[in-house]
Amino acid sequence: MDAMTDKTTLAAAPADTPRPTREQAEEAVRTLIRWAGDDPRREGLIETPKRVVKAYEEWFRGYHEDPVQILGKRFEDVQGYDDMVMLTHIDVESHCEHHIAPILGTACVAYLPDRAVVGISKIAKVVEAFSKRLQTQETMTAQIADAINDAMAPRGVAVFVDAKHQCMTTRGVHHPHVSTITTTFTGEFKANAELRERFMRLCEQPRR
Ligand SMILES: Nc1nc2c(ncn2[C@@H]2O[C@H](COP(=O)(O)OP(=O)(O)OP(=O)(O)O)[C@@H](O)[C@H]2O)c(=O)[nH]1
Ligand SMILES: [Zn+2]
Repeated sequence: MDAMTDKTTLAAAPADTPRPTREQAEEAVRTLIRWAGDDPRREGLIETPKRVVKAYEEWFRGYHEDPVQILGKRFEDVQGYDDMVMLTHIDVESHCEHHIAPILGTACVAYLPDRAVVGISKIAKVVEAFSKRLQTQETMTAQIADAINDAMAPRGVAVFVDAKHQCMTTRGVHHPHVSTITTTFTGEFKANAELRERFMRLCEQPRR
């Protein structure tokens, strides 16, 4: 495994501890139900551990997705196109690593190609590969930029994430309207304020 793959695939589970079995994971859910004050044997909750484990497979599938592979296929036949390629309003559904509470929002991602481009869906898939993990918003934002930068060597990458953290809206400080905005800029986006401002203006475009 090379350094890039190691950094972005985040095979975070310790190699010396085997992955728990599905039955162990379901038992952990039964424990949490008991901790919450209910009876995991009652009819409505009997299948809940199975459902929760299945939901975890979906919410955390990013640990099994490799951004390097996602960005592996390039297209060079684009008439020398070298301006910004930007995707706005990419849905972000993640979970905070502190409370395992949902982080819901959107991302805008742009890059300045150096000859080659990638299929635009791959950018959305890279956002998913990192959002479907236990995250902080800052880490996720930086990882998306790093992956595109390292895999494609573009002239610059810009990532903007605007999200609500349910650990802040439904518990704790209970501020239901607070949004968190994070940005990462590399290359020409970092060096050129005008380019950054153009990116930020396009981020603010209303959703169609
Ligand atoms: N920087 C950052 N903090 C986050 C993110 N998601 C959640 N948090 C914060 O992580 C912090 C964890 O704080 P702790 O004091 O350890 O935990 P806590 O007692 O549950 O904190 P409260 O949420 O303030 O009740 C809280 O301030 C959360 O708001 C994130 O993506 N980035
Ligand atoms: Zn949290």
